[in-house]
Amino acid sequence: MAPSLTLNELSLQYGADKVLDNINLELGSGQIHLFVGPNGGGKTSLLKSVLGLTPFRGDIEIHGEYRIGYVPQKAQFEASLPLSVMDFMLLSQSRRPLFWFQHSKHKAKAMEQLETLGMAERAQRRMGQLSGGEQQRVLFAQALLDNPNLMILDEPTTGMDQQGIKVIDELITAQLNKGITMLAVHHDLGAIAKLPDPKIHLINRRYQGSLSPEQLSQMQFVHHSQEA
Ligand SMILES: Nc1ncnc2c1ncn2[C@@H]1O[C@H](COP(=O)(O)OP(=O)(O)OP(=O)(O)O)[C@@H](O)[C@H]1O
Repeated sequence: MAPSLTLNELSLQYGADKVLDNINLELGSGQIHLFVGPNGGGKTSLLKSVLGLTPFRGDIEIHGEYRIGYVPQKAQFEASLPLSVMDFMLLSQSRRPLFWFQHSKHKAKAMEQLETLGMAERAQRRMGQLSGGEQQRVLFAQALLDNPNLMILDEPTTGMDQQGIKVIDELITAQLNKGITMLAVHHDLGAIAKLPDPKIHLINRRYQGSLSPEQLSQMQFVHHSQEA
């Protein structure tokens, strides 16, 4: 069973700036939990707290065994960085040195995920030479490698073309159909409306309540896609 999470009095402050203020939330297993709200409202900070990437106060409990797959908001790879797409995929599969892992089994697994994301032909390209949308696809492929049961997605379709958005949205639905738990920041109302039973949590420093997709569509900060 995929993990559930409990946020207990989660607070986070950068200097004097209180970004998250006493958030209490139960996040059920096998569901997609979407965090929505205005820019600067603390959505990314909440995801980073769950990932242990930023210090916070309060407790975050993850119940059950979990394997996390994380797709960050945006990646930046220098064009000159001598790191190929395949290197990047293999690197994130293990903490051991890269050269130990030029093993065909690992490569085949990495290639399979790249294929799922339509990136197999780009495997030998440098990460920094890919477009932003292509980098997002590779990051998503990498997040799927260890068969995660908790995925954390921070605006996974940012900078993508329509085809890329479709691929990612279909993968998100496929993962949910497998029963995994997802936490996501996602702005596209059209995509959200198609998700199976999305739990939508409004965050603006404080927890402001849950919304239905219809209620969300009334909010000022929402991006309406053509399909919405
Ligand atoms: N490392 C940091 N140091 C200082 N301030 C930060 C840091 N990270 C974020 N902030 C500030 O914290 C606030 C919340 O940022 P956060 O990225 O969590 O918001 P968000 O809801 O994800 O915003 P957006 O919708 O624009 O992505 C912002 O005012 C931001 O400037």
